[in-house]
Amino acid sequence: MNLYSIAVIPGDGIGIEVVPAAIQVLDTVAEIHGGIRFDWTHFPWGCEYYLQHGTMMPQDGIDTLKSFDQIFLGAVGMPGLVPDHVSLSGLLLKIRRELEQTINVRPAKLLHGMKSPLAAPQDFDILVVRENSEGEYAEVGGRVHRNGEEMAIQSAVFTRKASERAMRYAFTLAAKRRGHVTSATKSNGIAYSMPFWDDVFRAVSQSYPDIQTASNHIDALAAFFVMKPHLLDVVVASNLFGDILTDLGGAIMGSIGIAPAANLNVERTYPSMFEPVHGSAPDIAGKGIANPLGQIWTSKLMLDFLGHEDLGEIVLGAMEDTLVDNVKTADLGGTSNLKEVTERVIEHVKLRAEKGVSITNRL
Ligand SMILES: NC(=O)c1ccc[n+]([C@@H]2O[C@H](COP(=O)([O-])OP(=O)(O)OC[C@H]3O[C@@H](n4cnc5c(N)ncnc54)[C@H](O)[C@@H]3O)[C@@H](O)[C@H]2O)c1
Ligand SMILES: O=C(O)C[C@@H](O)C(=O)O
Ligand SMILES: [K+]
Ligand SMILES: [Mn+2]
Repeated sequence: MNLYSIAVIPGDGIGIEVVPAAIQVLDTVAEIHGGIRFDWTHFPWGCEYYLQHGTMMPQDGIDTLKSFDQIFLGAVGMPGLVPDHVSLSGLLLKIRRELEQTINVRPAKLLHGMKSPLAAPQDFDILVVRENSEGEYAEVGGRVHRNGEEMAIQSAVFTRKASERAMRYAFTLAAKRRGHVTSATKSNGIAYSMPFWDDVFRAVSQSYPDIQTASNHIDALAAFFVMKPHLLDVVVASNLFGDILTDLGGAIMGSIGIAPAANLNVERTYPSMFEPVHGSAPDIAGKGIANPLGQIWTSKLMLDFLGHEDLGEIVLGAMEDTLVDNVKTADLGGTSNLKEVTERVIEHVKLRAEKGVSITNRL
């Protein structure tokens, strides 16, 4: 029996609703497999915790997380009660930084049963590799003259090490896919960091002669995502550009409520963190109507990272079966709630497992 100890941080808003749904799916998968088991340890960290304790997580929170195999997170943020920069930097971004989750991989593809809002979508399958440790999110800057003509400075940081790491990861993924990497740049407007990013991209691409490359300015690339996403394979982007492109990726799939993400510590020195692209969605929180598919697809990315790609395929397949059944939440134009969607996914996981894909006793 392979036991995976997972730290669970449901967080805030719909995170508290979608995380248990995905855990049910993972427990079902583990039971069917027979040779693996998940040991879930819940941490009530987030904005409620902040309101009680003045911090988003305890002082030794990061050390606590280090002892787990992986981290499964929902979403963070209660913008009405805690400023977003406080909540995100005290939990989500802190974990990404301190556990060196330097790469954020976010797929966007047209699933069976989904209706893209694009007028004439062709089948697309994009993988965005978002640099996750620096760039525009670097904690460099400050606010001065707070009592007068206040001003703020925020510097972006681009190191060769981190840029190269994200790019190499993108090329490695492309080699296993359709062999194409697109770099998101903005060297026509940003004078130093983006020309540097382009230089690093050119240099890295030399080591991958079989991979085709393109470099697009982020504004044009955003339009590309809408007009011809089927031509994109792997996209590598800085922290902020990758953030924006992946909500767009969710949108062209049909809803940001289905988009998954993996914050990877690629060296596996510390746990990685799996969480959907979407946030805590305060506008629909507490109603039981949030789409659980983003969190469920995220659980597939965790299965993949644990080396259970076959199980991950079953989960994604069961999601598609559910969509084909038209069991959908309101963000997808459906009338089903979170519970109904989750139950249908679980039924399909069981059906797919029965239908022959022999997945028991693989270990
Ligand atoms: N990784 C994270 O934890 C993360 C990511 C993004 C935003 N946030 C935080 O979440 C809060 C809200 O941010 P926001 O409104 O910009 O983004 P959001 O992703 O929470 O919501 C944007 C819109 O998408 C909808 N939506 C999102 N997920 C959905 C789902 N699973 N099912 C159905 N509809 C869904 C919401 O109802 C809302 O209308 C803020 O505090 C923000 O900082 C956290
Ligand atoms: O990284 C961020 O800015 C937080 C959130 O928007 C995300 O995409 O995870
Ligand atoms: K999230
Ligand atoms: Mn985002």
